Amino acid sequence: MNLVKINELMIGEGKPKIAVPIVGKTIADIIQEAETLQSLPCDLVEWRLDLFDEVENYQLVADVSHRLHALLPGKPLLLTFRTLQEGGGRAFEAAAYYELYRQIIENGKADMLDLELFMADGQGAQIIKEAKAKGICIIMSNHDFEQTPSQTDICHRLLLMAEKQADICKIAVMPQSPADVLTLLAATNEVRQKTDRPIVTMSMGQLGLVSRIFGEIFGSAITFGAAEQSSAPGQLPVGRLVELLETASWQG
Ligand SMILES: O=C1C[C@@](O)(C(=O)O)C[C@@H](O)[C@@H]1O
Repeated sequence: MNLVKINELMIGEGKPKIAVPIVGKTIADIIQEAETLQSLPCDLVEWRLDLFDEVENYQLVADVSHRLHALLPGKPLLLTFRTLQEGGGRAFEAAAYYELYRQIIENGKADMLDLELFMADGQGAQIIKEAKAKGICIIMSNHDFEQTPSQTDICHRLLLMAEKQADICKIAVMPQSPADVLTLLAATNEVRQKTDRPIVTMSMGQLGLVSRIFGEIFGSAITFGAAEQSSAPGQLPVGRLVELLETASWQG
């Protein structure tokens, strides 16, 4: 397994690592959330750029990323712009998406960058190279907020991410039935035997809760929990998540 190591954090072994999103719209809210997160039992922090009112000011984003990084020692920082097509907060041209990411890589401070699978070609491939040259880990991602694709499709997308040089391959899908949850879990278990990259999967909403708790058993390396406000349906408050992961832990 190609574990991903960021400072002391090892992703891809043991219990799933807990990520908590920062979802504020203003700088004041974002900083306040980061201060709250300092004392929460999470392993990494995701800043959701698409929810930030001033995301079009790339230099400001880069500056705030430095502040967040400094405020959160010991908690690697993941920067994510979630596009509207994949459940994000705002419309953004592809050119703006790439420019934002380029500025972050050049002037900002991030340990990890979320790059959507469907943005990974062309300029995306260049972004991957530039990020890696700076030691920034790439989490490649795909989201379906409507439905759960077939097991074959989920596996295909995750393996494609590995081919495109993702360090971590992530997919979040919406179940419409218990069978959909099983599909996601089966795909997770299948892909972990076919790739050496850590994978991250979740079946969203109440129905998919099992996928956010039993990642150690089925093969998902990160689980997202909420501080005050969640960034996707089904995220548990981080304190509850810690307890449940402990209970669900397989290998101790
Ligand atoms: O990709 C993900 C996973 C997620 O959608 C979830 O379902 O927990 C939450 C997002 O903030 C994150 O970027």
